[in-house]
Amino acid sequence: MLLSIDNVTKSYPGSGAGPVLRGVSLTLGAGETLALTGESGSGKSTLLHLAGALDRPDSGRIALDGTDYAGLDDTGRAALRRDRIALVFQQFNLVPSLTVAQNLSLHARLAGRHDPARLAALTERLGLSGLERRYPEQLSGGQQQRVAIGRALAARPRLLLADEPTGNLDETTGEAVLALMLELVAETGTALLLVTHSERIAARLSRRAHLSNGRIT
Ligand SMILES: Nc1ncnc2c1ncn2[C@@H]1O[C@H](COP(=O)(O)OP(=O)(O)OP(=O)(O)O)[C@@H](O)[C@H]1O
Repeated sequence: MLLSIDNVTKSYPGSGAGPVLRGVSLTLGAGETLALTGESGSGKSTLLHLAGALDRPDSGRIALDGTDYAGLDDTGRAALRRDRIALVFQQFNLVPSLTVAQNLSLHARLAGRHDPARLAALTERLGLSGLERRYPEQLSGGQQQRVAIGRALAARPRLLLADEPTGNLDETTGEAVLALMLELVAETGTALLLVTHSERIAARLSRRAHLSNGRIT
């Protein structure tokens, strides 16, 4: 099992509300794609952040490739994120002062896995050839998100976490970006955990889980 989430609980102290997650268990195998749905506020982003080692659960266990997050200090967690996990958000989160080519290679360089030939092939597949010297602000939303996906996958992560990755795109553009992302994760054997409000998008992935009242239903 690649990602293993076991009986995880999470509350936000001081929020006045009860726990957001009340014993969530979920597993994801290598190369599997799973859509996480649920009403607004049901805890989807919270669970994604925990899976990405961006936040810690109150209780329960999360492990990636057998590495228990609880056993990692901040440096260990940063290394895990750098080496094995990639994130794509609704906001494209590109570095505005870097060109498309520099954005694309950024995470692979940080992970020590920059491969110019592979990046050139990925750039072509993403339909970004000829745009390498542009800056993010000179791209359409769909192009920016394709850069974010390329940047994520160029680093060869084991797990891609995507939070409403097509949420800022019109339907046609979003559909094209999603199709490309699914093709690329299938080719590279990357596991995908994708948060979405859309039934239509969820149906495109191999598995789905629904969050309700702090539990997977
Ligand atoms: N940093 C935080 N501090 C306090 N409460 C928070 C924090 N982050 C999230 N919450 C609360 O936790 C609950 C779950 O939020 P979360 O963002 O995980 O939901 P979601 O299912 O992703 O929602 P949406 O679909 O609207 O993005 C919400 O009630 C939210 O207000």
